[in-house]
Amino acid sequence: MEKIQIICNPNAGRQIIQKNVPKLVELLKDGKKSVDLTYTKGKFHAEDLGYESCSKGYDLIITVGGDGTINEVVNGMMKSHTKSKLAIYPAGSVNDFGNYLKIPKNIEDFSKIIMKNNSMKVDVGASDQRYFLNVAAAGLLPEVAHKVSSEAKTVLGKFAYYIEGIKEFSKIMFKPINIKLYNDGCEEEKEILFFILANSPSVGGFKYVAPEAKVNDGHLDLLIVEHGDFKDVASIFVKAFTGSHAKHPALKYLQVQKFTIHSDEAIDLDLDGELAGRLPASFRVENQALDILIP
Ligand SMILES: Nc1ncnc2c1ncn2[C@@H]1O[C@H](COP(=O)(O)OP(=O)(O)OP(=O)(O)O)[C@@H](O)[C@H]1O
Repeated sequence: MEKIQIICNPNAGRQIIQKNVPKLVELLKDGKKSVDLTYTKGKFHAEDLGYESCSKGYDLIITVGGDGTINEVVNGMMKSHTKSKLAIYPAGSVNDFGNYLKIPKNIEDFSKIIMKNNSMKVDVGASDQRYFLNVAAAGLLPEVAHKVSSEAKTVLGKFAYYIEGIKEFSKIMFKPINIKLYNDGCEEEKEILFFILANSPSVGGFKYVAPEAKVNDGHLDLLIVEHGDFKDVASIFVKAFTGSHAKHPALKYLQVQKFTIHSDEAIDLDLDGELAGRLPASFRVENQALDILIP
């Protein structure tokens, strides 16, 4: 009998997709599967559930939520020695990894993915303290994202990022961060606006932020936006809609396995859209460390 644990964040996104979950349980119970459903109660609960589910020998863990819920479950799974497979049912305000994998929101179509049990091994990013599945970032962009109230995000979905972003931009735009970068044995000191370290191409609702990124290549794609003027940043944003920004002169684009960043200022670190401490931080990639169901 295959054992499935569904970990559902009832508060993620607009709380609409979650209404499908009892039906998902029914669709999956076919006599050969046992399905348990647990709703998360608050911060880090999904992480504990992810850890426990692996320890208890569940074959598959399905997350229902956004990138924050996935991040917690992945942290729990990575910290456990026994590995279950992961499936993502996107129900958050931003679902970058689920969108990248083209996971359907229709419940019947999603249940077919579980029945077929097709999987691929994907890389997982690691910082000093925590794992991330999709992105680590610090600087201007994450600061904007964290200033968006969760009420605004519930009503407006990902557009809230951009609306709130415009307001915040005028206040904090172009405040550069002095950083020291260590990559591949080289040390460099520079002023940047922000960096993004991406596993998949899709970040913050933009499909092609890291157009060269592959989730199973043993590398993370590092984008550093250097301190430039408004024209530069605006043109990077516009080009990012289509993925044609990678060669912009104000942008440094590298593929890395390890990367360390220091700053003298207290700069917040964002992992998969959640606040996760402050710089300095070191990052590495764990190659194909997680088995994930795909369409
Ligand atoms: N029952 C709960 N009530 C409130 N928050 C919860 C609950 N369960 C989990 N959380 C927290 O919700 C946060 C956001 O989750 P997630 O990113 O999956 O959804 P989202 O709606 O896309 O997020 P955000 O509110 O950041 O836009 C996570 O940090 C998680 O710890």
